[in-house]
Amino acid sequence: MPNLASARYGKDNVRVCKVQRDEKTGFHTVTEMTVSCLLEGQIETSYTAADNSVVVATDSIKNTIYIKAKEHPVNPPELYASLLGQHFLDKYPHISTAHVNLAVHRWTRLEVDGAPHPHSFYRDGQETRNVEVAVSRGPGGIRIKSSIVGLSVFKSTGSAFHGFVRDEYTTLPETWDRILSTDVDCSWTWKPFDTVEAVQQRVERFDKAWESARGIILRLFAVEESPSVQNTMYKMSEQILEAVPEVDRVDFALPNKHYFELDLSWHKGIKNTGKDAEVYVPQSGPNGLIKCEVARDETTLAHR
Ligand SMILES: O=c1[nH]c(=O)c2[nH]c(=O)[nH]c2[nH]1
Repeated sequence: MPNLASARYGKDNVRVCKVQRDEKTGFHTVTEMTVSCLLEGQIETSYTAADNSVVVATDSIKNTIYIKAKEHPVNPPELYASLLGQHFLDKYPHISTAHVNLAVHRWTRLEVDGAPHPHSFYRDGQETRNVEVAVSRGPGGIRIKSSIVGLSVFKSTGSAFHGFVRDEYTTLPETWDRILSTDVDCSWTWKPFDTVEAVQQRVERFDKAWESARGIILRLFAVEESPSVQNTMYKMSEQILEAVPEVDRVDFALPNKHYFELDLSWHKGIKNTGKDAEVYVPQSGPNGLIKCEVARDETTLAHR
C-alpha cells in the first residue's frame, strides 16, 4: 500500500512590489520581492481521497501574500515572512507549518546631480537578499535562514591554488597568481524564535546581520591572499559567526568561475601567458562548486 510520506503545497513565484511614501520628506522607498508560500499539515486526504475541504486554495494563499504586504511592513523580509507564515497557523488549525521563502530584488536609489533622488531607482546587479522562514507550532517554532544570493565578484590577482593532489588524472598546473571569480551564495541560520513577537523584538538585527555578512564577504574577498576557495569561504564563515552572535550556522555555496589564459603566440609571437597574460577566456562551464556549512559548535548542526 503506498504511503504519502510528505506533502506541502502553495503558491510560488508571487511577485510583489510595495511603495512606501514618506509624506513629510516626499521620499519613496521601494521593495520588490518574489515570494513562495507552501503549507503543511493535515492535508493528506486532499491527495489520497480527493478531499478538497482541507485545501486553502493556492489562489487564496497568493491573495494573503498581498494582503499581509499591505497590512504590515515588508522590511526586514525576515519579519514579513514570519508574520505571513504565522497567519496561516492562526487562521487554519489543521495547518502545522508554513514555509515562506522570498527573494528581495535590488532597487537602489538613483543619485541625480550628486543628490539622492526621492522616487527613482536602478537595478545595480542580480544579487538578491533571500529569507527562508518555516513557522510551526510550539517553542522554537520559527526557524529563519537569511541569505545573500547572486553577488558576483571578481579579483584579478591575490588568489593562488597549489599543493593539491597530483596523480595520473591531473592536468591542472599549480598557480600562485590567478583570477578568482564567483557568485556568492551565503546563508546564516538564526537561533530559533518562539514567537513572532520575539522576531519583532530583534527586528533591527536582521538588516545589521545582512550588512555585516555582506561587508565581511566583500572585504575578505578583496584583501585576502586566497590559497583556495575552500579556505577563503571558511574564513568568511568564521568572521560572520563572530559578528552575529544570534546566528549559529553559516552556509556557503561558491561556484569557481574559471578564466582561462589564452596562448596567442601563433600570431606574430604575441606574449599572452603567465606574467604577460592580459586577454582571458571566461568559461561559462564547467565550473567548480565549493560548499561548506560552518556551525558555531558541534551541537548546532542538530537544528537542521
Ligand atoms: O580554490 C580551488 N579549489 C579547488 O578545489 C579547485 N579545484 C580546481 O581545479 N581549482 C580549484 N580551486
